[in-house]
Amino acid sequence: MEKLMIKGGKPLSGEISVSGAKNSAVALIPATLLGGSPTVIENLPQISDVEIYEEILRDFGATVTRDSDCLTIDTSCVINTPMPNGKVKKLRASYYLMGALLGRFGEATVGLPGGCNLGPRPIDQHIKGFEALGAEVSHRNGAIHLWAKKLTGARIYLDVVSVGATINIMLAASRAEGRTIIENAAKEPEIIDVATLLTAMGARIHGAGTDVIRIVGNSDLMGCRHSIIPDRIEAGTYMIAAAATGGEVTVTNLIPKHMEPVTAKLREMGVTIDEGDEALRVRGMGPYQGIDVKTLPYPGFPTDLQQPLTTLLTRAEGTSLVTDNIYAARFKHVDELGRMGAYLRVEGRTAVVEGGTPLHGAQVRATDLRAGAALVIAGLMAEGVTEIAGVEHVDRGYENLEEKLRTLGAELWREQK
Ligand SMILES: CC(=O)N[C@H]1[C@@H](OP(=O)(O)OP(=O)(O)OC[C@H]2O[C@@H](n3ccc(=O)[nH]c3=O)[C@H](O)[C@@H]2O)O[C@H](CO)[C@@H](O)[C@@H]1O
Ligand SMILES: C=C(OP(=O)(O)O)C(=O)O
Repeated sequence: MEKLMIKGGKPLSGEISVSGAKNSAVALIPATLLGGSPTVIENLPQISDVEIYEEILRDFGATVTRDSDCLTIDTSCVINTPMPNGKVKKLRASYYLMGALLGRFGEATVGLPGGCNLGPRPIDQHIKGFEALGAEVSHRNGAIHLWAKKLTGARIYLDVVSVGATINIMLAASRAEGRTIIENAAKEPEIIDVATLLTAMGARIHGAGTDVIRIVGNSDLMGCRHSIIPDRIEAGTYMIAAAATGGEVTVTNLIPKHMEPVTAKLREMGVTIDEGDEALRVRGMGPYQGIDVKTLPYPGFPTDLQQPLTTLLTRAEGTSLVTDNIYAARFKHVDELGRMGAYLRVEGRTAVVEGGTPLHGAQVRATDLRAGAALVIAGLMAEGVTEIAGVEHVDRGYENLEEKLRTLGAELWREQK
């Protein structure tokens, strides 16, 4: 088994550049299925979720060529193959195949998605949207089958603010006849990124980034060239790591506006953050104050940084309360942090962190992607060596993690154990 080994206790220092956003990349790649000519996607992160998606598109018959961080995808010859099992179960974002194939072919058979195990992750709002556009939806042996004679624009109110449902409906609606209105839409930057691509392909989309999105479909979408926005979760992870190790790090190639919820909470703790055009310099001398944090849809504090932030709070003075309003069960990192000397417990959907406890190296397991990020930060803070199992979860979302952290002076390596 491969383990990530970290010899901690050193402040991080230097400059680190953020890669393209995972949650955009895994929507943009299936979106290319909607176009009749090649699409070029730039600033693509080299992470396992993206690699799996490249393979899935090849399995459909697409020509996919990678040149460094640039991917050219020609989907003109794809065949609509049912995908009830296999690779689609390895990642969450395989659900975007439903919207993309429904838009392109009027039919899709896609297995229920995988991704981080954060408790129940239903897709009822995606289905509600597809049905409103005219699709018939049935369950077949663990897969969802969608079929539509014709997709017609509709007004769809989402009962839950959902990133996945908003994007999936945008994908299908981009090829539907007439106008679709999504109300109570999610407002994440990745939604604007996908809307930008679909607009460049020929759909008309207004309001992405607000909670009402209007889409006028076009049955004749064409390929285009698109560069992915920076990964605000990767950026936030490195900002938190800088503060957690008492270091001084400039995180570059980010959009400071996207980082505001994170910057605000770090400043509230006592971390110094200076803003540049496309960079943030984080100086974390401490002492830090404990804070209360509640995760919310964007522009609230992101659930994907809840776990890394919890690690940092083990360093803060007093008690901190971390409430996850998106995923009530996203606390599998808590017991692992306990093994490293942290003093914290879960009450309902809140982690109660009693701060000021130094961490020490231990053998721990990453159960999901951001639990892994939380443990990497803990390993960087801890005295001694930390061994992290389950490192494949981390590889889903962080490009060149070790290399990037090494440039900041961290000591970490992989071992087969
Ligand atoms: C690939 C990707 O982009 N993943 C992100 C996406 O996941 P994902 O798209 O799965 O998350 P959603 O925004 O859909 O989920 C938000 C909340 O709505 C609920 N819900 C969602 C859909 C639905 O049909 N019914 C329903 O009840 C979910 O259980 C959750 O409690 O947004 C999450 C919330 O920011 C992030 O943590 C994930 O990193
Ligand atoms: C939960 C996450 O990813 P996914 O939705 O792909 O499982 C994440 O990126 O933190």
